[in-house]
Formats: sequence, structure tokens, C-alpha cells
Amino acid sequence: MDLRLDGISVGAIVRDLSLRVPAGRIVGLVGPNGSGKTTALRCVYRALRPTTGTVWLGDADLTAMRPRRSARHVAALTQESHDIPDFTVAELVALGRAPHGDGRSTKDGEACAAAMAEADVAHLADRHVNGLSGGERQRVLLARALAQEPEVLVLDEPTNHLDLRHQIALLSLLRNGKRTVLLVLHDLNLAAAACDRVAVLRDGALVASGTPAEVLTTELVREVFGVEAVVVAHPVTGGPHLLYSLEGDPS
Ligand SMILES: Nc1ncnc2c1ncn2[C@@H]1O[C@H](COP(=O)(O)OP(=O)(O)OP(=O)(O)O)[C@@H](O)[C@H]1O
Repeated sequence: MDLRLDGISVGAIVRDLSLRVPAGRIVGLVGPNGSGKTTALRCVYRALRPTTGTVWLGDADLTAMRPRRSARHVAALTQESHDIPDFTVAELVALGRAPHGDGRSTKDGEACAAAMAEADVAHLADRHVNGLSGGERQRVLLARALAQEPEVLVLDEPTNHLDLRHQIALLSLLRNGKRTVLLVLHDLNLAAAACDRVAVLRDGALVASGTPAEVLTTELVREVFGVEAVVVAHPVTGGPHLLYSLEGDPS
């Protein structure tokens, strides 16, 4: 099902944002710090109600759906994970099954096992979440979201804390899956590699949207991020790849 943000505003933080994520596609939301990316995402995973506008999942109004029902369709990996209870990894991942039932059926067990394998945390099953490293914890929260078996995944800077191998594994998992994905990324090269389309926010408003090659240009990066970037073709994939120098380096 398509996910559609239709004229979303949140005070002056997000302004009249319209964005479509076609079913099974990955759209990356990028933009400078404070441009409203997390706020826009929070409207999709229901942590925030937009002041105006609607979030549609197919032809259903997500903002009007009961939370338990919307959680059967949409799972989120957020930056709001500071107060998770000190469960074991297996217990925390099992919470992802809550929208579907009591979490005790064979199907629930299978979904959790598959999610933990996908997120590479099966070996941590009996560890307590509070004793994990930042990256391990991030992968456990991903496993919880995957255990929800959502059609739509919403992720806020999911590569945060992850080492290179796990960054690539996570984005490959999204690419190779069939889910509809909206994610915030800071790394424009990861966005170029992983996303079908990229949407750029500045001061709460959408300033560009299109394929990575259409959007991630030297001009856009200069105008929106104030950074000089050279855009080259990735030698393997042919997609856009941005090169930067530090200020003061010879040019
Ligand atoms: N609950 C809130 N009350 C007041 N201001 C808020 C609130 N949440 C966010 N803001 C402000 O709205 C602006 C956008 O915040 P948001 O977190 O959406 O940006 P972002 O693009 O995700 O930023 P970053 O890249 O730094 O994570 C910021 O200036 C922030 O301080």
C-alpha cells in the first residue's frame, strides 16, 4: 500500500509537506539539522498529530486509526528509545508482536526468530538490553520493528551507532525486502545507495524530491547544506556519489 503524507503541517516546524512512498519503495528524507525530518516522521508513527493534513495508508486515514490497528501496518525505529525497559532481547523483540495478539503463538515465535536473525541479534537473545552496546541495542530495536511484520517501516537515522558492516546490512535488508520504507538519513551517500527517491527538507518545507541522481547535485548540496560537493558516478553501481573536502584542504 502507498504511504502518503498529504499537506502535513506541525506548527511552523513542518510546513505543508506532501510526500508519497509508493508500495514497496524506499524514500529517504534528508535535510540539515532542525529541518523537521523527525517531526514529519513522528506524524507517521503516531507520536504526534499533525496540526493540519493527513497521513494516508492506501485509502485509510492513518491519523484516525486506532493505535493497535495502525501498529499492525506501520512499525518504527526511532530516536526515542531512551526509556526502554530492561528486558532481555528476546522479551523486547516479542513486544513487537503485541499488535497481533498475546505474543505466545507459534506464529509469534517464528516471526520473532526471523526478525532476530534478520537483524543479527539472535545470539543476544538472553542478554539484558541495558547491557548492550549502542549498535547492538539499535539492532534489537530493529528486530522488534521487524517482528511487527509491518507493511510500512519508518526509520529515523537507523544507521546511527552501527558499524560499517551493519550499516550496509541494514540498508541491504531494506532494499531486498518488500516493505514500504520512509527513512531519515544524514549520510547522503547511503541515501543515494539505498533509496528509490530522496526528499529534501529545509526549514520544514520540501525543497526537492526525485531520484537520487535528480536530487543529489552539487547545486542542491551547496544551497541546502552549505557544503561544496563533487558528484561522481559510483564506479560499481553508477549511482551518484558525493565527495567532500574539509575546509582549508587544497582545492
Ligand atoms: N516538541 C517540540 N517543541 C518545540 N520545538 C520542537 C519540538 N520538537 C522539535 N522542535 C524543533 O523543531 C525543529 C525541527 O526538529 P526536528 O527534530 O524535526 O528536526 P530534524 O530535521 O529531525 O533535526 P536533526 O537532523 O537535528 O535530527 C527544531 O528546531 C526543534 O528544536
